[in-house]
Amino acid sequence: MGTFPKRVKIVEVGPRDGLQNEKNIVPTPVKIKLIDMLSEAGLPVIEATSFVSPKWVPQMADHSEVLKGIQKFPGINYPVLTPNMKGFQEAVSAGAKEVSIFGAASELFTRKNVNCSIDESFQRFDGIMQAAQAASIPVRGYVSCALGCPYEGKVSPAKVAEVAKKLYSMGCYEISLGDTIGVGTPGLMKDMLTAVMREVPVAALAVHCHDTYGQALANTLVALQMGVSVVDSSVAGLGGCPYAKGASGNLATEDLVYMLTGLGIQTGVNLQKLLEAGDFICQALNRKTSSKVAQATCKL
Ligand SMILES: CC(C)(COP(=O)([O-])OP(=O)([O-])OC[C@H]1O[C@@H](n2cnc3c(N)ncnc32)[C@H](O)[C@@H]1OP(=O)([O-])[O-])[C@@H](O)C(=O)NCCC(=O)NCCSC(=O)C[C@@](C)(O)CC(=O)[O-]
Repeated sequence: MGTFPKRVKIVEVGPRDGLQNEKNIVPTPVKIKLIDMLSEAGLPVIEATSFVSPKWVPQMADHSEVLKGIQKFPGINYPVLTPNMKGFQEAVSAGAKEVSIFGAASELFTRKNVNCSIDESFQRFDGIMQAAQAASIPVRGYVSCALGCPYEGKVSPAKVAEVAKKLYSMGCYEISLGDTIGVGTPGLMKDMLTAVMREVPVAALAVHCHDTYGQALANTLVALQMGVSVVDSSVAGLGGCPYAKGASGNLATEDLVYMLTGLGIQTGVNLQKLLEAGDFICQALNRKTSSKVAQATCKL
Protein backbone atom coordinates (compact mmCIF):
# COMPACT_ATOMS: atom_id res chain seq x y z
CA MET A 1 0.00 0.00 0.00
CA GLY A 2 1.15 3.55 -0.71
CA THR A 3 1.01 6.37 1.79
CA PHE A 4 -2.51 7.66 2.29
CA PRO A 5 -3.42 11.28 3.03
CA LYS A 6 -4.26 11.92 6.70
CA ARG A 7 -7.45 13.72 5.80
CA VAL A 8 -9.73 13.49 2.77
CA LYS A 9 -12.16 16.18 1.65
CA ILE A 10 -15.39 14.58 0.45
CA VAL A 11 -17.36 16.51 -2.16
CA GLU A 12 -20.96 15.33 -1.89
CA VAL A 13 -22.55 15.44 -5.34
CA GLY A 14 -25.80 13.60 -4.59
CA PRO A 15 -28.17 16.58 -4.72
CA ARG A 16 -26.86 17.48 -8.20
CA ASP A 17 -25.25 14.49 -9.96
CA GLY A 18 -27.40 12.10 -7.95
CA LEU A 19 -30.75 13.67 -8.68
CA GLN A 20 -30.24 15.14 -12.18
CA ASN A 21 -31.02 11.80 -13.84
CA GLU A 22 -34.21 11.07 -11.89
CA LYS A 23 -37.15 10.80 -14.30
CA ASN A 24 -39.79 12.01 -11.84
CA ILE A 25 -39.31 15.57 -10.66
CA VAL A 26 -38.20 15.52 -7.04
CA PRO A 27 -40.12 18.16 -5.04
CA THR A 28 -37.99 21.18 -4.15
CA PRO A 29 -38.57 20.80 -0.35
CA VAL A 30 -37.21 17.23 -0.56
CA LYS A 31 -34.03 18.47 -2.26
CA ILE A 32 -33.67 21.19 0.37
CA LYS A 33 -34.18 18.76 3.25
CA LEU A 34 -31.64 16.35 1.75
CA ILE A 35 -29.00 19.09 1.54
CA ASP A 36 -29.75 20.23 5.09
CA MET A 37 -29.36 16.65 6.36
CA LEU A 38 -26.06 16.31 4.49
CA SER A 39 -24.90 19.55 6.10
CA GLU A 40 -25.87 18.12 9.51
CA ALA A 41 -23.79 15.05 8.69
CA GLY A 42 -20.69 17.25 8.34
CA LEU A 43 -19.95 17.03 4.61
CA PRO A 44 -17.57 19.94 3.93
CA VAL A 45 -18.70 20.48 0.31
CA ILE A 46 -22.20 19.80 -1.03
CA GLU A 47 -22.84 20.39 -4.72
CA ALA A 48 -26.33 21.80 -4.44
CA THR A 49 -27.76 22.05 -7.97
CA SER A 50 -26.92 23.16 -11.51
CA PHE A 51 -27.84 26.25 -13.48
CA VAL A 52 -28.19 24.41 -16.78
CA SER A 53 -30.98 24.70 -19.31
CA PRO A 54 -34.28 23.31 -17.94
CA LYS A 55 -34.97 22.03 -21.45
CA TRP A 56 -31.87 19.86 -21.21
CA VAL A 57 -32.17 18.81 -17.57
CA PRO A 58 -35.71 19.48 -16.26
CA GLN A 59 -34.85 18.04 -12.83
CA MET A 60 -32.57 21.02 -12.09
CA ALA A 61 -35.11 23.69 -13.15
CA ASP A 62 -35.70 24.69 -9.50
CA HIS A 63 -32.02 25.56 -9.00
CA SER A 64 -32.61 29.07 -7.61
CA GLU A 65 -35.26 27.93 -5.12
CA VAL A 66 -33.01 25.12 -3.92
CA LEU A 67 -29.98 27.34 -3.47
CA LYS A 68 -31.97 30.05 -1.73
CA GLY A 69 -33.88 27.55 0.44
CA ILE A 70 -31.05 25.55 2.00
CA GLN A 71 -29.50 26.37 5.35
CA LYS A 72 -25.97 27.65 4.78
CA PHE A 73 -23.83 26.07 7.50
CA PRO A 74 -20.66 28.00 8.35
CA GLY A 75 -17.59 26.35 6.86
CA ILE A 76 -19.56 24.33 4.29
CA ASN A 77 -19.36 25.18 0.58
CA TYR A 78 -22.38 24.75 -1.68
CA PRO A 79 -21.02 24.93 -5.26
CA VAL A 80 -23.30 24.78 -8.31
CA LEU A 81 -22.70 23.82 -11.93
CA THR A 82 -22.66 26.63 -14.50
CA PRO A 83 -22.29 25.73 -18.21
CA ASN A 84 -22.25 29.28 -19.60
CA MET A 85 -22.59 32.97 -18.69
CA LYS A 86 -26.37 32.76 -18.42
CA GLY A 87 -26.04 29.99 -15.86
CA PHE A 88 -23.27 31.83 -14.04
CA GLN A 89 -25.26 35.06 -13.76
CA GLU A 90 -28.36 33.25 -12.52
CA ALA A 91 -26.28 31.32 -9.99
CA VAL A 92 -24.74 34.49 -8.61
CA SER A 93 -28.17 36.15 -8.41
CA ALA A 94 -29.39 33.16 -6.38
CA GLY A 95 -26.47 33.58 -3.98
CA ALA A 96 -23.86 31.08 -5.25
CA LYS A 97 -20.48 31.58 -3.58
CA GLU A 98 -18.70 28.93 -5.66
CA VAL A 99 -19.31 27.51 -9.15
CA SER A 100 -18.11 24.57 -11.22
CA ILE A 101 -17.49 24.49 -14.93
CA PHE A 102 -17.63 21.14 -16.67
CA GLY A 103 -15.51 20.09 -19.61
CA ALA A 104 -14.70 16.70 -21.06
CA ALA A 105 -11.84 14.85 -22.71
CA SER A 106 -14.14 13.65 -25.51
CA GLU A 107 -15.46 15.69 -28.44
CA LEU A 108 -18.60 13.62 -28.91
CA PHE A 109 -19.51 13.66 -25.23
CA THR A 110 -19.02 17.44 -25.13
CA ARG A 111 -21.32 17.83 -28.12
CA LYS A 112 -24.03 15.63 -26.54
CA ASN A 113 -23.69 17.18 -23.08
CA VAL A 114 -23.33 20.90 -23.80
CA ASN A 115 -23.96 21.19 -27.56
CA CYS A 116 -20.54 22.48 -28.61
CA SER A 117 -16.96 21.38 -29.30
CA ILE A 118 -14.25 21.17 -26.63
CA ASP A 119 -12.71 24.40 -27.99
CA GLU A 120 -16.05 26.19 -27.88
CA SER A 121 -16.63 24.97 -24.33
CA PHE A 122 -13.35 26.65 -23.35
CA GLN A 123 -14.49 29.91 -24.95
CA ARG A 124 -17.54 29.78 -22.66
CA PHE A 125 -15.31 28.99 -19.68
CA ASP A 126 -13.14 32.05 -20.44
CA GLY A 127 -16.11 34.36 -19.91
CA ILE A 128 -17.14 32.57 -16.71
CA MET A 129 -13.59 32.66 -15.32
CA GLN A 130 -13.27 36.39 -15.93
CA ALA A 131 -16.61 37.14 -14.30
CA ALA A 132 -15.87 34.78 -11.41
CA GLN A 133 -12.46 36.29 -10.78
CA ALA A 134 -13.94 39.79 -10.81
CA ALA A 135 -16.49 38.66 -8.19
CA SER A 136 -13.91 36.62 -6.16
CA ILE A 137 -15.89 33.43 -6.76
CA PRO A 138 -13.79 30.25 -6.71
CA VAL A 139 -14.24 27.94 -9.70
CA ARG A 140 -13.91 24.16 -9.74
CA GLY A 141 -13.37 22.35 -13.04
CA TYR A 142 -14.57 18.93 -14.15
CA VAL A 143 -13.07 16.68 -16.81
CA SER A 144 -15.65 14.08 -17.85
CA CYS A 145 -14.82 10.84 -19.67
CA ALA A 146 -11.44 10.67 -17.91
CA LEU A 147 -11.43 6.84 -18.10
CA GLY A 148 -13.68 6.26 -21.09
CA CYS A 149 -16.46 7.79 -23.17
CA PRO A 150 -19.94 6.42 -23.94
CA TYR A 151 -19.58 7.61 -27.56
CA GLU A 152 -15.85 7.39 -28.35
CA GLY A 153 -14.77 4.46 -26.18
CA LYS A 154 -11.16 4.71 -25.02
CA VAL A 155 -9.88 8.14 -24.01
CA SER A 156 -6.14 8.76 -23.91
CA PRO A 157 -4.57 9.88 -20.63
CA ALA A 158 -2.75 12.57 -22.66
CA LYS A 159 -6.08 14.10 -23.70
CA VAL A 160 -7.34 14.09 -20.10
CA ALA A 161 -4.08 15.74 -18.99
CA GLU A 162 -4.41 18.39 -21.72
CA VAL A 163 -7.95 19.36 -20.70
CA ALA A 164 -7.11 19.26 -16.97
CA LYS A 165 -4.06 21.48 -17.53
CA LYS A 166 -6.14 24.02 -19.47
CA LEU A 167 -8.73 24.22 -16.69
CA TYR A 168 -6.02 24.59 -14.05
CA SER A 169 -4.10 27.20 -16.07
CA MET A 170 -7.22 29.31 -16.53
CA GLY A 171 -7.69 29.48 -12.74
CA CYS A 172 -9.75 26.51 -11.54
CA TYR A 173 -8.56 25.82 -7.99
CA GLU A 174 -9.49 22.13 -8.19
CA ILE A 175 -9.92 19.71 -11.08
CA SER A 176 -12.27 16.76 -10.66
CA LEU A 177 -11.50 13.84 -12.95
CA GLY A 178 -14.72 12.02 -13.77
CA ASP A 179 -15.13 8.39 -14.74
CA THR A 180 -18.51 9.41 -16.11
CA ILE A 181 -19.72 5.93 -17.09
CA GLY A 182 -17.78 3.95 -14.52
CA VAL A 183 -15.81 1.85 -17.01
CA GLY A 184 -12.39 2.48 -15.44
CA THR A 185 -10.28 -0.07 -13.61
CA PRO A 186 -7.41 0.60 -11.17
CA GLY A 187 -4.76 0.25 -13.89
CA LEU A 188 -6.49 2.83 -16.09
CA MET A 189 -6.85 5.16 -13.10
CA LYS A 190 -3.12 4.87 -12.37
CA ASP A 191 -2.14 5.60 -16.00
CA MET A 192 -4.53 8.53 -16.28
CA LEU A 193 -3.44 10.09 -12.97
CA THR A 194 0.23 9.62 -13.83
CA ALA A 195 -0.32 11.67 -17.00
CA VAL A 196 -2.43 14.35 -15.30
CA MET A 197 -0.04 14.72 -12.34
CA ARG A 198 2.72 15.76 -14.78
CA GLU A 199 0.60 18.83 -15.59
CA VAL A 200 -1.44 19.62 -12.47
CA PRO A 201 -0.27 19.42 -8.83
CA VAL A 202 -1.86 16.47 -7.07
CA ALA A 203 -3.11 18.78 -4.30
CA ALA A 204 -5.43 20.35 -6.89
CA LEU A 205 -6.90 17.05 -8.10
CA ALA A 206 -10.10 15.22 -7.18
CA VAL A 207 -11.53 11.96 -8.45
CA HIS A 208 -15.18 11.38 -9.30
CA CYS A 209 -16.00 7.73 -9.90
CA HIS A 210 -19.24 6.19 -11.02
CA ASP A 211 -19.83 2.61 -9.95
CA THR A 212 -21.40 1.10 -13.08
CA TYR A 213 -18.94 -1.82 -13.14
CA GLY A 214 -18.38 -1.98 -9.39
CA GLN A 215 -14.92 -0.39 -9.66
CA ALA A 216 -15.51 2.98 -7.99
CA LEU A 217 -14.07 2.17 -4.55
CA ALA A 218 -11.07 0.34 -6.02
CA ASN A 219 -10.33 3.19 -8.42
CA THR A 220 -10.66 5.73 -5.63
CA LEU A 221 -8.26 3.74 -3.45
CA VAL A 222 -5.64 3.88 -6.20
CA ALA A 223 -6.08 7.65 -6.43
CA LEU A 224 -5.65 7.98 -2.65
CA GLN A 225 -2.47 5.91 -2.83
CA MET A 226 -1.20 8.30 -5.49
CA GLY A 227 -1.77 11.28 -3.18
CA VAL A 228 -5.22 12.51 -4.21
CA SER A 229 -7.05 13.82 -1.14
CA VAL A 230 -10.34 15.06 -2.59
CA VAL A 231 -13.03 12.55 -3.54
CA ASP A 232 -16.49 13.13 -5.02
CA SER A 233 -19.28 10.78 -4.01
CA SER A 234 -23.02 10.61 -3.77
CA VAL A 235 -25.21 9.69 -0.82
CA ALA A 236 -26.92 6.30 -1.32
CA GLY A 237 -24.91 5.95 -4.54
CA LEU A 238 -27.47 8.03 -6.42
CA GLY A 239 -26.58 9.31 -9.82
CA GLY A 240 -25.92 9.19 -13.50
CA CYS A 241 -25.44 11.67 -16.30
CA PRO A 242 -28.45 12.21 -18.60
CA TYR A 243 -26.06 12.57 -21.56
CA ALA A 244 -24.03 9.43 -20.80
CA LYS A 245 -26.17 6.42 -21.61
CA GLY A 246 -25.54 3.54 -19.22
CA ALA A 247 -23.94 5.66 -16.50
CA SER A 248 -25.09 4.46 -13.11
CA GLY A 249 -24.69 6.04 -9.72
CA ASN A 250 -21.62 7.58 -8.16
CA LEU A 251 -19.51 5.95 -5.52
CA ALA A 252 -21.76 5.89 -2.42
CA THR A 253 -20.62 8.41 0.20
CA GLU A 254 -21.47 5.96 3.00
CA ASP A 255 -19.12 3.33 1.51
CA LEU A 256 -16.38 5.91 1.01
CA VAL A 257 -16.66 7.16 4.61
CA TYR A 258 -16.59 3.58 5.90
CA MET A 259 -13.43 2.76 3.94
CA LEU A 260 -11.66 5.99 4.88
CA THR A 261 -12.53 5.53 8.56
CA GLY A 262 -11.16 2.00 8.40
CA LEU A 263 -7.93 3.37 6.98
CA GLY A 264 -7.68 5.90 9.81
CA ILE A 265 -8.28 8.80 7.40
CA GLN A 266 -10.26 11.73 8.78
CA THR A 267 -13.27 13.14 6.94
CA GLY A 268 -15.25 15.01 9.60
CA VAL A 269 -18.38 13.14 8.46
CA ASN A 270 -20.79 11.54 10.93
CA LEU A 271 -21.63 8.19 9.31
CA GLN A 272 -24.85 7.70 11.29
CA LYS A 273 -26.27 11.07 10.19
CA LEU A 274 -25.14 10.35 6.64
CA LEU A 275 -27.00 7.03 6.70
CA GLU A 276 -30.11 8.89 7.86
CA ALA A 277 -29.80 11.32 4.92
CA GLY A 278 -29.45 8.34 2.56
CA ASP A 279 -32.47 6.67 4.10
CA PHE A 280 -34.49 9.87 3.74
CA ILE A 281 -33.77 10.33 0.03
CA CYS A 282 -34.28 6.65 -0.79
CA GLN A 283 -37.69 6.73 0.88
CA ALA A 284 -38.58 9.94 -0.96
CA LEU A 285 -37.55 8.38 -4.30
CA ASN A 286 -39.09 5.03 -3.35
CA ARG A 287 -35.94 3.13 -4.17
CA LYS A 288 -33.35 0.89 -2.58
CA THR A 289 -30.02 2.38 -1.59
CA SER A 290 -26.97 1.47 -3.69
CA SER A 291 -24.69 1.86 -0.67
CA LYS A 292 -23.38 -1.50 0.58
CA VAL A 293 -22.79 0.01 4.02
CA ALA A 294 -26.39 1.26 4.22
CA GLN A 295 -27.63 -2.18 3.15
CA ALA A 296 -25.43 -3.91 5.71
CA THR A 297 -26.48 -1.68 8.59
CA CYS A 298 -30.18 -1.54 7.70
CA LYS A 299 -32.22 -2.68 10.70
CA LEU A 300 -35.31 -3.66 8.70
C1 LIG B 1 -25.02 24.31 -22.17
C2 LIG B 1 -26.42 24.35 -22.71
C3 LIG B 1 -27.24 25.42 -21.99
C4 LIG B 1 -26.35 24.71 -24.20
O1 LIG B 1 -27.61 24.51 -24.80
P1 LIG B 1 -28.02 25.22 -26.18
O2 LIG B 1 -29.39 24.76 -26.53
O3 LIG B 1 -26.92 24.99 -27.17
O4 LIG B 1 -28.03 26.75 -25.70
P2 LIG B 1 -28.15 28.10 -26.51
O5 LIG B 1 -27.08 29.01 -26.01
O6 LIG B 1 -28.23 27.83 -28.00
O7 LIG B 1 -29.57 28.66 -26.00
C5 LIG B 1 -30.79 27.98 -26.32
C6 LIG B 1 -31.84 28.32 -25.28
O8 LIG B 1 -31.43 27.85 -24.00
C7 LIG B 1 -31.37 28.93 -23.06
N1 LIG B 1 -30.22 28.73 -22.14
C8 LIG B 1 -28.92 28.73 -22.46
N2 LIG B 1 -28.20 28.53 -21.36
C9 LIG B 1 -29.05 28.43 -20.32
C10 LIG B 1 -28.87 28.22 -18.93
N3 LIG B 1 -27.67 28.11 -18.38
N4 LIG B 1 -29.97 28.16 -18.16
C11 LIG B 1 -31.22 28.30 -18.69
N5 LIG B 1 -31.44 28.48 -20.02
C12 LIG B 1 -30.34 28.54 -20.81
C13 LIG B 1 -31.18 30.17 -23.92
O9 LIG B 1 -31.62 31.34 -23.24
C14 LIG B 1 -32.05 29.84 -25.12
O10 LIG B 1 -33.42 30.02 -24.74
P3 LIG B 1 -34.53 30.41 -25.86
O11 LIG B 1 -34.01 31.68 -26.50
O12 LIG B 1 -34.59 29.24 -26.82
O13 LIG B 1 -35.78 30.57 -25.03
C15 LIG B 1 -27.15 22.99 -22.58
O14 LIG B 1 -26.49 22.07 -23.41
C16 LIG B 1 -27.14 22.46 -21.17
O15 LIG B 1 -27.78 23.03 -20.29
N6 LIG B 1 -26.41 21.35 -20.92
C17 LIG B 1 -26.26 20.81 -19.58
C18 LIG B 1 -26.21 19.33 -19.60
C19 LIG B 1 -26.01 18.81 -18.20
O16 LIG B 1 -26.40 19.42 -17.24
N7 LIG B 1 -25.36 17.65 -18.10
C20 LIG B 1 -25.10 17.04 -16.83
C21 LIG B 1 -23.99 17.71 -16.07
S1 LIG B 1 -22.36 17.14 -16.54
C22 LIG B 1 -22.17 15.69 -15.65
O17 LIG B 1 -23.10 15.19 -15.07
C23 LIG B 1 -20.80 15.08 -15.53
C24 LIG B 1 -20.14 15.37 -14.17
C25 LIG B 1 -19.93 16.86 -13.97
O18 LIG B 1 -20.95 14.91 -13.10
C26 LIG B 1 -18.77 14.68 -14.06
C27 LIG B 1 -18.75 13.24 -14.57
O19 LIG B 1 -19.42 12.36 -14.02
O20 LIG B 1 -18.03 13.03 -15.55
